Amino acid sequence: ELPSYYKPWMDIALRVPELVLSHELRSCIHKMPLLSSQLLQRHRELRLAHLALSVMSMGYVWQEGENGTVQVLPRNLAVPFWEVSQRLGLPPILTHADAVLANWRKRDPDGPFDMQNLELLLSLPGGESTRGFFMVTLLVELAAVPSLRNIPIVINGVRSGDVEAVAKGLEEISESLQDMKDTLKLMQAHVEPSVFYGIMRIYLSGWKDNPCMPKGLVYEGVQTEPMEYSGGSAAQSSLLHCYDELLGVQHETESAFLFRMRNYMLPAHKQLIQDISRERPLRSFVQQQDNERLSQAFQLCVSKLLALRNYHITVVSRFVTVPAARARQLRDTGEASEMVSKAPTALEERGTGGSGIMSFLKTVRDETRDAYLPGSSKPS
Ligand code: HEM
Repeated sequence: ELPSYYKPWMDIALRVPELVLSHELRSCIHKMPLLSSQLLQRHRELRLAHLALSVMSMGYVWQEGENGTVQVLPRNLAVPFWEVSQRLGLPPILTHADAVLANWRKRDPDGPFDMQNLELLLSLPGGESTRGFFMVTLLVELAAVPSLRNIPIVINGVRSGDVEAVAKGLEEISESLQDMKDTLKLMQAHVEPSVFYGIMRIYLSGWKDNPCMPKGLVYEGVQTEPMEYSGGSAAQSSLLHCYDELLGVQHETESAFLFRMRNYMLPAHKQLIQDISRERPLRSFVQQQDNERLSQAFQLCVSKLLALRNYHITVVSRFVTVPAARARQLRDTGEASEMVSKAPTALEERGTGGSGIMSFLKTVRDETRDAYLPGSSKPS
């Protein structure tokens, strides 16, 4: 919880979904006092404040859909949002670090980390599907924990020439990548594609490369010129960036988007990726050793990362491409429901982070395939 001084923020932040639906959020925010961010001290307080301010900002900007956007974020929201963002090293917009990493609590503190025992701190419109979307993404992050723990083991093994340790570390990372993919499958059970497409997506969208906010957004009291920021996306999770650096996956084409997403991560997470990238290349170490188990462990890791990206493309097709085609069809025949007719058309071919979705994801997937060791057999 935040100190009681911040009650005016939390009172609104906790009610964002209902206030957006009743079209009252903007007027509530206009009445909100301008609070100092100085009473926020601990990292956790700053994270919760950033989450609260970002949820309010997304609701404020998108309350009236893509045709009723604003050009200015009012001072009483913009100034503390900017200050808290500066202190955390995050941009002043909803990020993966907010909506997923800092947005959960265990109902029973001694209970497990699972769907039943986890709840969101704050939400956005979309009801159970929004909860499912953030929670499943969090569970994917949790499934990745063993792999993250094994990255330093692999790196130390390369430094000391310990082939066994590197092979074992890579095998553990492969298992964890498999768990991530299996966990991603839960999205289907917990998120309704039409709700994701028609309701939720706009609240994750940003004001960079977005045709309905071509100039960006003025943060009143911060600077007079508008600023542009990309919307929230799991491309801002440090996980796949870490595996790419470890395995030597190189993103030549369209890499600007992925690199830019590193500026939407907590500085310590970005630093971890950079630290991994500065190590002696694992791929050439594996090639030099000419050890069957090691080569196989490396190939397995690449294949699991490839499979995760392939499955993710299927997910994106189910949640974006298919509903987009259906929405177009319904609009053309004049049968569109209110939800479909309000779905943001500016986002049709784009992800919430603003990328041209499928060609981008397929290029990234193909670049993952290029990391396979030549000549060594690939796992089926
Ligand atoms: C309904 C679920 C999901 C949808 C519709 C979705 C959609 C997208 C889209 C459209 C992009 C393109 C970049 C952008 O514009 O933001 C993207 C990128 C990305 N997403 Fe997801 N995503 C989903 C779930 C997840 C989850 C749970 C993860 C967790 C690992 C994830 C990881 C990534 C990564 C790492 C990228 C960057 C591309 C890459 O490195 O392969 N996504 N996603």
